[in-house]
Amino acid sequence: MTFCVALLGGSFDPVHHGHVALATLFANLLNPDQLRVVPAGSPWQKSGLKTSAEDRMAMLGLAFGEAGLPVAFDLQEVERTAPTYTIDTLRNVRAELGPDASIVFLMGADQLQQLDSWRDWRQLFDYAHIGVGARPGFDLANAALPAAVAEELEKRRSGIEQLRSAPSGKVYLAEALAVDISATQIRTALQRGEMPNSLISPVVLDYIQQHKLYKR
Ligand SMILES: Nc1ncnc2c1ncn2[C@@H]1O[C@H](COP(=O)(O)OP(=O)(O)OP(=O)(O)O)[C@@H](O)[C@H]1O
Ligand SMILES: O=C(O)c1ccc[n+]([C@@H]2O[C@H](COP(=O)([O-])O)[C@@H](O)[C@H]2O)c1
Repeated sequence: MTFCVALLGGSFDPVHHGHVALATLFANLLNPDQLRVVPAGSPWQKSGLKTSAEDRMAMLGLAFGEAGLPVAFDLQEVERTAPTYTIDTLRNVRAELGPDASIVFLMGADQLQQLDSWRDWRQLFDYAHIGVGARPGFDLANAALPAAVAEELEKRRSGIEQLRSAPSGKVYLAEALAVDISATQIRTALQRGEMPNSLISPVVLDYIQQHKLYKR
């Protein structure tokens, strides 16, 4: 069977149960040879990350370790000095794995809704598939998407087995995911001195407290 890598890119500032649920869902659906987490370096659509790459990676290691989900880290984005674009990351992963590997880039519905704002977004499909997890508050129906994204989806929407058997170009929508958690919500709670116990793993919360993160 084709070698398959699932990639989860993100700011993870901090990692939370929504990220772990998205990765777990696709790990179960795809049974990939590798689940790879790509922490963002300087995500150009965000105004600035609150914690260092080292802290974010330490929290990722704790959260995925606790979930019993083995992940590999891909550090290319944190090592880039310029703003980071997924198209560059996918080009590198494709060059590393060769033309036949199945590469599946995972994202939540919020990112699908604005995919047409990403750098060279149509070219993403030349290098990878996209696996989308639903997210409360973001509608995956065609009508709720920008017309160009809906059009691509129409052409590319596939069953999960097609993502395993082809190298790139398909989209799979996992509509059953419904985890109403965001990193913004967690940062806001922490700034208010609240403990977001139900949103984040206890080991990550311990790490945040020990390192006095997200105080302001
Ligand atoms: N609750 C969730 N359900 C499904 N996907 C999610 C969820 N939270 C984040 N994701 C996805 O995980 C990836 C990384 O997300 P990110 O690190 O930006 O988290 P976030 O909670 O969206 O952060 P922020 O609130 O800071 O914008 C993105 O593709 C995002 O859509
Ligand atoms: O390449 C782009 O233009 C682009 C625009 C927005 C988001 N992304 C990627 O999408 C992933 C999730 O982003 P975020 O901001 O939700 O953490 C992360 O890997 C980002 O690099 C990529």
